[in-house]
Amino acid sequence: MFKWLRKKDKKETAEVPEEKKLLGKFKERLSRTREKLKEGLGEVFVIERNVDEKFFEELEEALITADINIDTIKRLLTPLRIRVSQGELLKTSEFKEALKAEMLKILSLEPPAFPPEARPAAIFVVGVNGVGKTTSIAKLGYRLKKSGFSVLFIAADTFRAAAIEQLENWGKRMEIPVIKQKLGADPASVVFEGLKAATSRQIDVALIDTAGRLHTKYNLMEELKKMARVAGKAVEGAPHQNILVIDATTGQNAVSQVKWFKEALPIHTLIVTKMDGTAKGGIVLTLTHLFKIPISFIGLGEKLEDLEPFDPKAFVEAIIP
Ligand SMILES: Nc1nc2c(ncn2[C@@H]2O[C@H](COP(=O)(O)OP(=O)(O)OP(=O)(O)O)[C@@H](O)[C@H]2O)c(=O)[nH]1
Repeated sequence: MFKWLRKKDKKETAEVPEEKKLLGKFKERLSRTREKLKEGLGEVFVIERNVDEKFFEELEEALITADINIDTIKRLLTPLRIRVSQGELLKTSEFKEALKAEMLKILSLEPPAFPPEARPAAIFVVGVNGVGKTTSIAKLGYRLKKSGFSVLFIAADTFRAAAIEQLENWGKRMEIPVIKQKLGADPASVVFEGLKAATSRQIDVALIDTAGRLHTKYNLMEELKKMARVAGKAVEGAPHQNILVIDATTGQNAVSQVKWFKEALPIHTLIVTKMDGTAKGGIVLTLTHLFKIPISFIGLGEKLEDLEPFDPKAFVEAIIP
């Protein structure tokens, strides 16, 4: 399970919701994905029936509507087909539990500990524009502060004035210092200056906001590589964690986004946002299956408290009707 670290001298906080509360929130916020699956799966699962070829066809269709891609569906259903052909799982209720178990196998990748142990821990947050990067940084900052860590934001998206401003506003609201330079400044220089400041101020965690778009994709990727190199000159081993933010409502384009960013940086973990507003929650299965990159957090709403550690079991229970 996900390892959420706390500051050593800080007593248990109410940060990580207990299992039951988390399941409740997952069920409430992931209801659109569940409803979508229910439209298709309800027919398949509600009435006890024989698990036959027609059943598999209906099941496949229902899974596609939740944005699970064909390869992932094959991965899910092949072992189940084999068991059915051996005379197992002939009751739909048994089959449903076995399907959940297969989903869990795909999703149960261990995310890296958060925050990483280095001090200052330098965390790159990357992703295309509008996916919820800045909001996610704010939410992470909020969680970190509540758990007793000191935090610094680094506004390295110097391409857009609004991005710097947005981060500054969040910083003001949460009393988190923000390191920025003027619009159009070299992002690598902002990173360097930011990490130097984090070191001298003995900050625990520096969250680095990066650009989601430049003139070309090539420029963007080269820029990210340069920022990572420069980060390593400012703080040993930096960046210590690269988080790619994906918007769940994007659908299958998310697959291309992971491919692009993986070319620039090793992606250690994902945050999948806007899971509350979409029926496409199945994208988390697709991404973990295709890339074997663990998901640390999912966005379940616009409020600061709405970024939750990704709990595969609660997720599966919440989406399967
Ligand atoms: N419902 C919902 N909305 C979210 C979530 N995460 C982010 N948003 C909203 O998505 C919108 C875009 O978020 P930003 O944080 O501005 O996106 P960004 O990737 O930083 O965009 P740029 O800074 O413009 O590149 C905002 O209106 C957020 O409130 C989420 O988990 N659920």
